[in-house]
Amino acid sequence: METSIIKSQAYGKDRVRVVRVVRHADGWQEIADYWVCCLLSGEQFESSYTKGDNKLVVATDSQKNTVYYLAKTLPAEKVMVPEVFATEVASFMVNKYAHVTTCHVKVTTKPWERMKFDNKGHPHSFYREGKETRWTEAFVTKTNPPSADKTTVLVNSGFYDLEVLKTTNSSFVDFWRDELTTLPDMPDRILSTKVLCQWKYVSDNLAQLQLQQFDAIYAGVKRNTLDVFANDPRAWVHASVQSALYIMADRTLNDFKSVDDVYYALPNIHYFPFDLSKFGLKNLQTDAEVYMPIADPSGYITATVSRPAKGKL
Ligand SMILES: O=c1[nH]c(=O)c2[nH]c(=O)[nH]c2[nH]1
Repeated sequence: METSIIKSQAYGKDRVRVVRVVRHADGWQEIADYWVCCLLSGEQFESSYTKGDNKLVVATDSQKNTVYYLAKTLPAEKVMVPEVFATEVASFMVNKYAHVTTCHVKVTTKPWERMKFDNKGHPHSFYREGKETRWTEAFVTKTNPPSADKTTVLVNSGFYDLEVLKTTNSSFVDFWRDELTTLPDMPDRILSTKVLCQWKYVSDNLAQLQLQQFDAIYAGVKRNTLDVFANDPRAWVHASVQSALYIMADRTLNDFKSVDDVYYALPNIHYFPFDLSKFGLKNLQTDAEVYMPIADPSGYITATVSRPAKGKL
């Protein structure tokens, strides 16, 4: 007879592939292309793990069906923004099933960019650029006692695999030196990273949370990331990845009051000048033109940045 206890549980369907097309009367069309993960949890599911009792188990197959059902029946604007769709699916589950306490829905998308010809967007043709992936996850939790408009909603949003590189205006000098240090001061270097960024919204009111301009905030965080990377002299010319990370996050916290905190993970993908002195060629420091990219290891710089007093919606 088993005596162990369940410390946490969540079950559902992962990687549900769903595409929704919106067709406007004038021929203009939109597309959303998602991978959805939907996970249910609640105390009453414990017996399905510990006693083999399936009576309350909403089949993962039914959860998958619900994702397609909601993609069709919700108003288009509630499907096309990943954060809104995630919160809709999660709150639908929590409201429909009394024994579901929390629903965690993750939506991942590789955005389709609209094709442009002569600076005009094509009505129904799209392309994909780069490897960048946008994702969001919503946790909707019942309040006690349950009430339709009073739920706790936590939304994390972010993107990863945004690859960037600059060929100058990056340095790393004046760092700690001891007997284990071999790295020389680097007054100028190639800098490359694959940005992972995520940020958080918290609210106890779903309708209010859904009013956020999620697409504009996503675009704004990306713009801040690229702008600081390319242009902010404090971040790069005189300091480090750490300093750039902080300036990027600070800009986003200033621009978007509903964002609670910002996390970055920035690998420092090294490109070292190749020593060609054996061939009588100068290729180090200010002569560097030919580099050897190093696949592994990379630096890995992370931080979560927030306001001194936590901002709420
Ligand atoms: O921006 C950097 N931060 C570091 O902490 C570090 N360490 C290192 O070897 N190179 C770099 N670059």
